[in-house]
Amino acid sequence: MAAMNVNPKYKKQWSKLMFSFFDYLPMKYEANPREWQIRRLIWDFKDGKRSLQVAEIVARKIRETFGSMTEKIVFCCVPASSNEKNVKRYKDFSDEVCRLAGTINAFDHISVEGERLAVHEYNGTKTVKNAQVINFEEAFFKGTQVLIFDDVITRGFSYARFACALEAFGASVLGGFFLGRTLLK
Ligand SMILES: O=P(O)(O)OC[C@H]1O[C@@H](O)[C@H](O)[C@@H]1O
Repeated sequence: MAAMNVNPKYKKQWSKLMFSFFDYLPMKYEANPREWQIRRLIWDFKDGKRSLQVAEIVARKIRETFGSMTEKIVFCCVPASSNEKNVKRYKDFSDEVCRLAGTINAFDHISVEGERLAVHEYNGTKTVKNAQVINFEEAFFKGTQVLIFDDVITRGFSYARFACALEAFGASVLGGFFLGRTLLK
């Protein structure tokens, strides 16, 4: 998916199942009415709206893909950038996907700590940026089979980083579902 010189562990994640429901056209491109509908769906979803509508299509696809194995799968969303956004975007959504599909809900086993300040150094220059801290309940994930969900995938790094973090706790990542895949023309 992304450039050549990357962590082989990330490449391993990208070689697994990755499914996106819609193509997302960034704002720098002119969109037709259908592409606008998809943009609005993704923006609404990010704002915590239309989560039940999206949960239906995601749950259906999970059952189609995994069949009788579905009930052993832990469904886990890549957290949004702050706890507030994460709850708004994913709490009801995860509940509904798991209620409809029968997957195990990881939502309450991950927490996001407020956007902390972190110092980054590059070429001798220091910059201060917001960094997200994700806390995993390690014992919950050990030995599980996880399906990851994220609202958008662009270059795939957020997904791969998150998948590797879960596997470091003894989970096995089956793959990822994404509401939108950014089209890079
Ligand atoms: O890491 P890549 O795939 O480039 O970007 C995807 C991230 O960018 C955000 O919009 C999404 O919520 C996702 O977490």
